[in-house]
Amino acid sequence: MHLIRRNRILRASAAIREMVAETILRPADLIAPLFIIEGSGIKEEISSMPNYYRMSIDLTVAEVKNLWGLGIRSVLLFIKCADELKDNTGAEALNPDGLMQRSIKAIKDACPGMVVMTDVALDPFSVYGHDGIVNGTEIVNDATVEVLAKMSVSHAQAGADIIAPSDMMDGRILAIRQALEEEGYSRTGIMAYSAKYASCFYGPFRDALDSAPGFGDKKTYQMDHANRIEAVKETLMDVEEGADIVMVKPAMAYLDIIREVRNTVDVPVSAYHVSGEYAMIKAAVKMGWLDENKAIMESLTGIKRAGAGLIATYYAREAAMLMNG
Ligand SMILES: NCC(=O)CCC(=O)O
Ligand SMILES: [Mg+2]
Repeated sequence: MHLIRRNRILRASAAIREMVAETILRPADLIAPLFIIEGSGIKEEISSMPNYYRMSIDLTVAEVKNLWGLGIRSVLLFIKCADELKDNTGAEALNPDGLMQRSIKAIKDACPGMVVMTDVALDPFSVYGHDGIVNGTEIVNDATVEVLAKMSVSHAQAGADIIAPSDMMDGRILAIRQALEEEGYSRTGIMAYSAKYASCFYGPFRDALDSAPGFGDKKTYQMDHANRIEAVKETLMDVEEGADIVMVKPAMAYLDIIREVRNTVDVPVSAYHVSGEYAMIKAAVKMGWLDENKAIMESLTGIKRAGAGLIATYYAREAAMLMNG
């Protein structure tokens, strides 16, 4: 053999591999989703998400400080709404003293530097478990968008830094941007779930918030997993409407979409490594089939390599600890 190009030279030692690594994951790349419940001193493990918890505000605040210390710079808040407060209008979502609004205030008071992102969608507040107002079997678009805009203003009032609409209604980014401007929240950003697919991988999340759809599925508003070009259309429209960050969700079955979107838009791209992706790793680890730490780093680095500069993941804390050594 007379080889003149020997690729293995750059893989020969840990030092040289570190020197030529193309993708470096940082704690600040990670967004930590948090599930918040009423009460104090409460920490409940989610059955389909081992070692992930719903926590009351006080314990959530302690966790936020811990995440900050690990170098994580953003959290994404979800609340579990009591059944008796659910309706078909999202009234509780607008309550200035609601669990979400109190959580935002408590976190910003305790850890002002942390970028607080808030979920905006009606499913946790809906008697039907749908992301919008229901009429018969229809999820009504425009009336839902009006509520989402009010909900966004309410989160901004409580101190949220970035509103994260996860509902997939048409036109909601423009409506939210306009509502924020009208109310004087010109510094509040929007992270749009732009290409959110109707996915089986959200199953464990719905256990976490008890928000599974009561009838039908979410295929009339979330995207069909067969589609790629449509993701480009959705993300470009959200950028035109005022999205500061766009998102592809889920992540690992959609790496091609992340790359496509990264090559298309001129804003930061995030990806959501969702509950089912977390649960798959956890289940294989429990069986003794995968090394958890290696699976975490390979998964998250792959998502970043695909083009996501920001990754929402239930492994944020573990990954940051691994990165910090
Ligand atoms: N808006 C949040 C979801 O729809 C699900 C997230 C997950 O499965 O982790
Ligand atoms: Mg859209």
